[in-house]
Amino acid sequence: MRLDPFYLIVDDADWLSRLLPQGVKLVQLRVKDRAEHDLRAQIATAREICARHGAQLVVNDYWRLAMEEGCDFVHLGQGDLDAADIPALRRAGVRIGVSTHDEAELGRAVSLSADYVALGPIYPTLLKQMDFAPQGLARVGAWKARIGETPLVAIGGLTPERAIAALAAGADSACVVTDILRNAEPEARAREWLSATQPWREREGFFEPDYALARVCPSPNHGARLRPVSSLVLHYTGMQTGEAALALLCNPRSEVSAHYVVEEDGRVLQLVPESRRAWHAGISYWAGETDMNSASIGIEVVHPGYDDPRPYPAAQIEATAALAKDICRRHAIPPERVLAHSDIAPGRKRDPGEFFPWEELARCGVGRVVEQNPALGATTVSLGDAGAKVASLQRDLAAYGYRVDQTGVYDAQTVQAVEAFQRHFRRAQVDGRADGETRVALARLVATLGERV
Ligand SMILES: Cc1ncc(COP(=O)(O)OP(=O)(O)O)c(N)n1
Ligand SMILES: Cc1ncsc1CCOP(=O)(O)O
Repeated sequence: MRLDPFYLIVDDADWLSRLLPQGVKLVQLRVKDRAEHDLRAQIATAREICARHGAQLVVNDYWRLAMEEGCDFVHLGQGDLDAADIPALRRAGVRIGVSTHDEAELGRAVSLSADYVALGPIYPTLLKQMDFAPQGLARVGAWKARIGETPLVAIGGLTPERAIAALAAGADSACVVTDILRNAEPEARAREWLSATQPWREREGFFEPDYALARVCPSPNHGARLRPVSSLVLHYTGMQTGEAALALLCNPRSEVSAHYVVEEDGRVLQLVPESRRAWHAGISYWAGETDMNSASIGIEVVHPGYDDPRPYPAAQIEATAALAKDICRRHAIPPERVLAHSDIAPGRKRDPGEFFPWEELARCGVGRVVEQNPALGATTVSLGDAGAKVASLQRDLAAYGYRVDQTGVYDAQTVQAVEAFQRHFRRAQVDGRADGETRVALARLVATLGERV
């Protein structure tokens, strides 16, 4: 059985004549504290409106009334399960969705052969006091791995942005109350939900992941690749949350994307097939190539960015290294072509930042680092200087791949290239001034070109 990826809960059947015309196809009637005749009327009304709009109705709690009113799907919490006559529901062909919050409840739902399993609250919810802490997205994937083909519903604190993240984490349907019913414009918000969940409805843009550990979260933002893959480019997302970054990268209006997103907890999502050109590099250059989108694979590492240079979590770096290693192996990308976004767009981009732990990737055989020696060479060349040292610096920068015109004068372009180089390879001081340590580090790297780690 497949569920629609957008699952709306309403607290009164009156909502249905407003929200079903927007295109909602899966709805739960969750009415609390009413007299039986009122409940029966609510269920009958909901059933009639849903039938008219071709929507699936699920009745919460009142399994007996639901059966009597000819409904075919109920939702039961763990307490409801104690009282419900499951064999009678099964005999009547009524499907059963079950709430779960922990392993024991999941075990119970599985042993009942629930028709779907709901996990919540994924995020903090305002709807009701919960005895369980937010479950988080990693648990969504763990639950899905446990229940296999049985549909998984994620619920609690969801918004369209978070719904994308929950579906990308492994949920089959994202369920919501507050974000729609308490919205100033519920109809418009329901349409936003429909549009955010559309790829999961039609499986539009889905593909086989190129990396076995990635889960697909398709972005429409890609085009034809015009060059063979020769580089790997690392970015940070520069946004407060992974959910916000994912929503942006999957939004056709943003016209940005990347092949992969690595979440803070180490989950890997693939947005664009590697055979396609993702839109991550922007105006950029490396070693004579100006179409870096065509010539590279892009990984976005979830991180708030330069203004909040907190350490990248270990699980995230471990996952990034494993992904990068797999990509480099499959595309024969040499270590010197594992690049920072800042390398290919100096002056314009600073990601993934001098706080990115390149040495941990290098320990896994990904990319290059160069030994640091602060005692080396006293002479610093900087903006405005000219002469042999500047010419040699510019030659080395260009030989390594940076865009630097051979002017012999330490100009603004040279400052930006040196700054980019330092950001990646000499992180202790990123100032665009080529001190001895910077120049020796660069020369050492140039000497390694073509070597394999
Ligand atoms: C899809 C979905 N998931 C969870 C719930 C919560 O059900 P329950 O635990 O029975 O709590 P109440 O909704 O009755 O407060 C749900 N209704 N739907
Ligand atoms: C009923 C329920 N069960 C787990 S979370 C939740 C509330 C979800 O609602 P909201 O979308 O308002 O957070």
